[in-house]
Amino acid sequence: MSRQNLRTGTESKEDHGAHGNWLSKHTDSGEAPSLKRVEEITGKKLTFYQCDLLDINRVDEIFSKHHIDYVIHFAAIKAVGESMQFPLKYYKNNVIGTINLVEVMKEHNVYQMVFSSSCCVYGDPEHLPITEDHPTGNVTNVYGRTKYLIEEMLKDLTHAEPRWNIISLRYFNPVGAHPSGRIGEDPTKNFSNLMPYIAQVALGNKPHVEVFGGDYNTPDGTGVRDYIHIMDLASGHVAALSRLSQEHFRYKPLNLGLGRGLSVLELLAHWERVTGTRVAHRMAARRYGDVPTLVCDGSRGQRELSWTPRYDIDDMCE
Ligand SMILES: CC(=O)N[C@H]1[C@@H](OP(=O)(O)OP(=O)(O)OC[C@H]2O[C@@H](n3ccc(=O)[nH]c3=O)[C@H](O)[C@@H]2O)O[C@H](CO)[C@H](O)[C@@H]1O
Repeated sequence: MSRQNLRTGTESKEDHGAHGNWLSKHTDSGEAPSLKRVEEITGKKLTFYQCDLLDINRVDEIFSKHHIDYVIHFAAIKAVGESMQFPLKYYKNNVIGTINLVEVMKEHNVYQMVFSSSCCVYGDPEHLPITEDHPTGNVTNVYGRTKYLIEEMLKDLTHAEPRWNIISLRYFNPVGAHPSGRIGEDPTKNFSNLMPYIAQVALGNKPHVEVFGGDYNTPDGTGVRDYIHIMDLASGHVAALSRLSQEHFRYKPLNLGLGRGLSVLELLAHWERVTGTRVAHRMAARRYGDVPTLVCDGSRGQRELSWTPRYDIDDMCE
């Protein structure tokens, strides 16, 4: 079957297909610089379109010019702290961008999509580990609310128009890099997430890691997260595309995580052991919008996608 996939966003993923069309959304984290690197590393030819999803005419132009069967929609801005300061920026970019994309898809009879959702749609969880049936919407930050709103919108859409076939992948905490070290978050850029921040400290670009909260109800008092290697995340997307081509779900949310919780201090300890670099840290106040623990039950995602994560925390640090 010959098909082209349209992928939106700036997050780089390993290319497992023959050819891919990429639609890049400019975000604060920069342009979409990794595609050339993806081409070099995978040896696959990628056709790359740069496009702002808020520019609906440009999105339409891309769909008019090219035959597209599937969309992987990565485009979003994702800094929790920033989202609390600049909510409109987040609603506009994430929610309106998605509305534009979906409208154009519909006009061009493209009804299959993998959407990058997030574990933050669960808010502060009522039970652990979190299954896909856990209530959503009790979100604690604006970024999370945009993901929740998009999920609700997509769900409504699939109810109204059964032709749609959408898998929402609820990522837990993606970290790590391609084994070459050439695809992944660039620690020299100013990211606010924990792992790239640790890398900046290890590189000597920042003096220490601030541990946001030491008084949570967790074994060592620091926030616990379910970290997943970006290579596993990438293969999860390929598996999701493959499932969309086999079955009509209408709307299916699936967790992508390992189901293993790690605290901030535990992650620091792993990092130091694996990399042999010392990372100074200081305890600091809780970050507004954070929750104590997010750990998934990943069994449904693994079963439904016939997908098995292969990388552990040591690989992620390495
Ligand atoms: C609850 C929530 O919205 N989670 C989303 C958020 O994850 P997180 O906010 O969980 O990711 P993160 O890497 O910013 O934080 C992980 C853990 O490290 C802590 N921390 C972080 C940075 C730092 O300098 N010091 C520190 O202690 C933080 O309090 C948390 O307990 O963003 C991710 C995007 O990459 C995912 O979309 C997650 O779904």
